[in-house]
Amino acid sequence: MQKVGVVGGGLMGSGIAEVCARAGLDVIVVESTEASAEAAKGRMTKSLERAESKGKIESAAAVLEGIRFVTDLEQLHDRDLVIEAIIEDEEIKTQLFRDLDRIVASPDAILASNTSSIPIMKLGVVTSRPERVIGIHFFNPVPVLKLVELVPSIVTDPAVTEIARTFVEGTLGKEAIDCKDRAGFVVNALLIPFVLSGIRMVESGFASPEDIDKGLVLGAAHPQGPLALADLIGLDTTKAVAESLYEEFKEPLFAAPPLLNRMVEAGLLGRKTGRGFYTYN
Ligand SMILES: CCCCCCCC(=O)CC(=O)SCCNC(=O)CCNC(=O)[C@H](O)C(C)(C)COP(=O)(O)OP(=O)(O)OC[C@H]1O[C@@H](n2cnc3c(N)ncnc32)[C@H](O)[C@@H]1OP(=O)(O)O
Ligand SMILES: NC(=O)C1=CN([C@@H]2O[C@H](COP(=O)(O)OP(=O)(O)OC[C@H]3O[C@@H](n4cnc5c(N)ncnc54)[C@H](O)[C@@H]3O)[C@@H](O)[C@H]2O)C=CC1
Repeated sequence: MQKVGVVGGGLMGSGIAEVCARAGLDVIVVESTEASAEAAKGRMTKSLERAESKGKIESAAAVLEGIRFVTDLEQLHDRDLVIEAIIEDEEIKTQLFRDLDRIVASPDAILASNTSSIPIMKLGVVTSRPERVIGIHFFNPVPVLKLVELVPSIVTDPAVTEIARTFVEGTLGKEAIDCKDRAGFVVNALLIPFVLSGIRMVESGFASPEDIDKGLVLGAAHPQGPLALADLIGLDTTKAVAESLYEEFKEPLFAAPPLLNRMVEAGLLGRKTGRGFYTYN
């Protein structure tokens, strides 16, 4: 696993590319436009400069040299591993997996998804090699959080899961947990009801975002409360993940509350647009 491709250089893709480059791998990031490729590079530069200023890496510039930013998916033809981190949309992701199946040449390559909730089988089945498709699910912020969920589908080759485990634990120094291929896997299946319950509390006027978050931070030792967490993740992603879980389990706890829907329609997506439950500079 020396040559890695990351498709999507947003919040997660830029973090995944960063940790791969910091591990000394040859990384290509594919974005959809020149402007978004520039934005991905800017995000990574900022994060790497912060790591350099804290003495965690020797040189941000040297790490950046190991990453190429492109807009042409065909550049991924020689990759050993491709990790998809584009928006949480089943139709767009399945089209991407069809394209990756055509482009990535080696039959030994692994096609992975960082999806938060879409069952891996739905992505594997559109390729000619579902046994080489797996979920490798990182957590935000990727350079900080240690966990990765490994999600083989029911037809993923067990050898592929073990190669992915060695990559995640050996190469990247993260810790893996094994999950069954069910929408939301382990962590998001628990986090979504928590975050949506916080949003429902705000919606009903039960308590303010500030008080709910303060309650969870000071009363339950969470690093941040559910509303600040939703702003960090992105309200569009939170809604998309809730919808995948609701589609799979038909459980009311996973149903997106109207306030979340209205905020997404208004473009109040959290940190990434400068306003969600809180405002940001
Ligand atoms: C929810 C339902 C829907 C989910 C659907 C999608 C989501 C998923 O699929 C899976 C997920 O990722 S779920 C979300 C998981 N993430 C969390 O729970 C984050 C919880 N929050 C935190 O860890 C801290 O508040 C946090 C680290 C964010 C900030 O910590 P602090 O408040 O202590 O702030 P700092 O003192 O600035 O930071 C502490 C250390 O972390 C470094 N850092 C912070 N943000 C960073 C970033 N974006 N990139 C790189 N490094 C970062 C910071 O430099 C500092 O480092 P040290 O000084 O060395 O300790
Ligand atoms: N936001 C979070 O906290 C987490 C998100 N995830 C998952 O990671 C994936 C990405 O999420 P984020 O990074 O938050 O989203 P984001 O919106 O920050 O980034 C998505 C990026 O993909 C790019 N993109 C869209 N279509 C593309 C295509 N066809 N080819 C190349 N690039 C394309 C967009 O330009 C954008 O930069 C989603 O599947 C999400 O569920 C997983 C863990 C945590």
